Amino acid sequence: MNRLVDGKWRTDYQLTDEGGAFRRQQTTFRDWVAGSDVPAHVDAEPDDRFQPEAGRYHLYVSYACPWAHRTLLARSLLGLEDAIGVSVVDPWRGDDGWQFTPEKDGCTEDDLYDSSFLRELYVEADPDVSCRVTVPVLWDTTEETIVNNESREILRQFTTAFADLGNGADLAPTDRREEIDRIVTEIYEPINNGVYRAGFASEQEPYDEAIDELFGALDHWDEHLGENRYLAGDRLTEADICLFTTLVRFDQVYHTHFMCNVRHIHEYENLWPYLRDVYQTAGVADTVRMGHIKEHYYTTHPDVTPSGIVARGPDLDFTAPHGRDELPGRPPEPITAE
Ligand SMILES: N[C@@H](CCC(=O)N[C@@H](CS)C(=O)NCC(=O)O)C(=O)O
Repeated sequence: MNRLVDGKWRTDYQLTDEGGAFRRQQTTFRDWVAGSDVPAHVDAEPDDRFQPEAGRYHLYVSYACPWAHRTLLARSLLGLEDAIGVSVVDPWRGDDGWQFTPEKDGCTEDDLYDSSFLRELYVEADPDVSCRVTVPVLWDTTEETIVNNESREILRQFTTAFADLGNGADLAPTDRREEIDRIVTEIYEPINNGVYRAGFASEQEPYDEAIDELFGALDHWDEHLGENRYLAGDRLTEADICLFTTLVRFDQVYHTHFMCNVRHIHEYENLWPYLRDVYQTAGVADTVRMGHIKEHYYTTHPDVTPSGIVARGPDLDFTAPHGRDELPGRPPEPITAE
């Protein structure tokens, strides 16, 4: 695998540890925009250098990536499209890491620097940086640096520091923040990261462990969603965003490519209608590019799918009626007021 070491590109990094378990790297840029509500588990303070101003920040994403998808969803649900620009990388990631290929459908150039590879921005931000080059990236055009490249933290900055620049939707109500933080943490290891732990395991044992935890957690939340329209309280929140981006990729990618094949999401009594419910929330569907998602996973991990063949199915209708309006809860307000 590849990464930057002291600002230089290297391609010999080991993805799993000696026991065959996938190890995810800590992200490197962890600043917080002024006015952000930093969650209790994060050791950081909002930084006055970074003021929340419309037109100042830029988001680098891949439509394929579930972590980047969190930030795209928040930007869309909060109506921040005019305030925060977006550049989209090629869904295929080769030896040079994420690249810009604007000629490809749904991709853009690097709107700020016209670079060829995302890693150029990392080196621009810190010429000696040692880290993986990941999406999402929140870039500040004033300081010309990366503010943060950890999706959960960018998400919270959007829902708190940037909330006034958008449509006023509240995706992290103050009285629910503790619960939201607890749920986001709770679903991370077994579900969001769990599919990767299953897919990238190179030994049977860590794979089995990941699968047990993953389907145990899915069963648990399926039950919860039988009584509740959303994960935390009666509103769609950050917690739903974090679950949604894994669920929407599950049947078409994780089930086959990552061998998460105990059940499909569309076989679950509540997770499947819930997935359709969130998908049908105004502002969500446009952020889901299944073509990019499938191309990325099946063609980018030769250790997992060596042929690079993109599996065809299953054919799912995310727009079919979900019947969840009866449950306590409402979609975010200003957006659905049309
Ligand atoms: N903890 C990070 C993870 C981001 C991440 O791993 N993104 C993947 C794409 S799904 C990536 O860019 N991988 C490139 C690499 O690791 O070299 C976050 O949540 O933002």
